[in-house]
Amino acid sequence: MLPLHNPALLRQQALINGQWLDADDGQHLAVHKPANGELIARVPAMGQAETRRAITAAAAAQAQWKLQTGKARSVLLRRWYELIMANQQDLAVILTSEQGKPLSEARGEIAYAASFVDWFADEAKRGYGDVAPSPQADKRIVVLKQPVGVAAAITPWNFPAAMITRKAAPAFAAGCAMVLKPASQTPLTALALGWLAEQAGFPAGLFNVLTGSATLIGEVLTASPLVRKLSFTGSTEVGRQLMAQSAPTIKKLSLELGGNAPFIVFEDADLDAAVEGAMVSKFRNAGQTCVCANRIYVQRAVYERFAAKLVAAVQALQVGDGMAPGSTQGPLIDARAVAKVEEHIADALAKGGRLLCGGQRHALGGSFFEPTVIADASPAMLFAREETFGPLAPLFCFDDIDEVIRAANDSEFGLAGYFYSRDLARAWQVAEQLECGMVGINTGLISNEVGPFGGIKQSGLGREGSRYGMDEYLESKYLCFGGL
Ligand SMILES: NC(=O)C1=CN([C@@H]2O[C@H](COP(=O)(O)OP(=O)(O)OC[C@H]3O[C@@H](n4cnc5c(N)ncnc54)[C@H](OP(=O)(O)O)[C@@H]3O)[C@@H](O)[C@H]2O)C=CC1
Ligand SMILES: O=C(O)[C@H](O)CS(=O)(=O)O
Repeated sequence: MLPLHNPALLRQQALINGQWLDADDGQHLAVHKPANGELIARVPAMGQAETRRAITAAAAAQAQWKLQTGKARSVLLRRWYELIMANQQDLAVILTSEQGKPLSEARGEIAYAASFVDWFADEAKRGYGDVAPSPQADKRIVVLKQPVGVAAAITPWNFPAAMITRKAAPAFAAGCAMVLKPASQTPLTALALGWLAEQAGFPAGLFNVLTGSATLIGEVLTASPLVRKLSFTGSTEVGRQLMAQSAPTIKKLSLELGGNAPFIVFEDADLDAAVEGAMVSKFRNAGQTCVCANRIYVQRAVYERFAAKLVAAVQALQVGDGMAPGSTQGPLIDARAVAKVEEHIADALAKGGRLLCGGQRHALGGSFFEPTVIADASPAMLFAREETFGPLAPLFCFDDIDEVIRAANDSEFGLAGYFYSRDLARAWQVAEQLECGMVGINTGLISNEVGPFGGIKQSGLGREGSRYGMDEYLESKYLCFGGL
């Protein structure tokens, strides 16, 4: 059992139309702790019939929910926010147990997740339309904002709380209902959030949480004409597939996909600040973050000094069970994640990389891995093109600004980018030329509820959070009044 103050938060059934249900065939999925493989819970392995019932329930709930005023929706969202924060510790324990991140990071993620609910509780009251100056005297031009309808969401294991509320909160604020399929490795946080939404007074069917086969559930969600919106966070490969599956019904899409963030340190940077930024960007969630620094470029004059400072900071990280006091690096999500980090390290060393620290599985065993720094990185190495999604920091050396911008932009991804410099002209030049959706300037942490989160190129479509986040769940209807 998990050490919860409120054991009711540990849900082992799925939520459809306000009912907590087992799978029709009684099958289950097991949920294990990445830290030690221990069985935590079992959740239903739901399939296509259950998914169809969830969509029907969402459509019925949305028909009523869209009639609520923005202010009424705001009240319920605020209650949900307050319940999430009141249960922050229990939610963090559940999150750390199923995902692995240190408890301090999990508490931070719960607060981050709640911040989207708080933000969209306010935005719910601001679904402004337009009145445009008519080009003809006898006409009036009005634009209404209306909810898109039933929204489906498919979310990843790396942020089991924030990736859900970053979709659900704007959807509910806009007047939509949602059918959510969380990652099979981390379903418990999603189910707990569903239970808290119920406690907040959400109408039955407004928020449905399905656990089970991604393929089976995904097929029904993408094929159903009742589902007018799909929001996905995960790999570019799956995002591409879901985009294709959604094409026959022309769904509105939000895709938050893979990244390959460059992190650039110019010779005029505050090196201590740059090391601090690199640590938070690279090693948050043990590097299992789509916006983490995947390639670190350091200007030649400061390369060795920066490398030495970074290694000292990396060696101070405490690898351990996320529930153990003082742990600052948890396990990776699974053996596949470990294999990818090992593949990138072996490839780099075989191509001339210089290991500065780490480099192998941690003595704790399982999916624990030593935080690693490799110097003398080159474009020929796998991590120059692929997202490592693990605690590996490759250091590339560069000489001039044009060279590093070309290198940074040499990727099919364009989610986030970072750089450290105290030169204002250079800051504007680099910020404007980096090909990505988000840029951190003298900071390695850009994620919050106010900034529009999203990428370009093959990192996705749309923006989440911010004043733009609700637009993903709204349609603009143009009214043309004539004969006036
Ligand atoms: N941009 C981002 O924020 C993220 C990017 N990634 C990238 O993706 C890589 C793999 O991570 P992973 O979690 O496996 O990401 P996936 O893209 O495989 O999974 C993300 C979500 O999509 C679901 N899913 C997978 N396949 C299908 C399908 N055919 N139809 C419908 N849903 C599907 C998964 O369900 P299930 O769990 O049941 O398989 C999960 O809920 C990482 O190494 C990283 O590069 C991963 C997470 C977040
Ligand atoms: O999927 C992710 O990695 C998250 O979007 C990262 S963040 O929002 O927590 O920065």
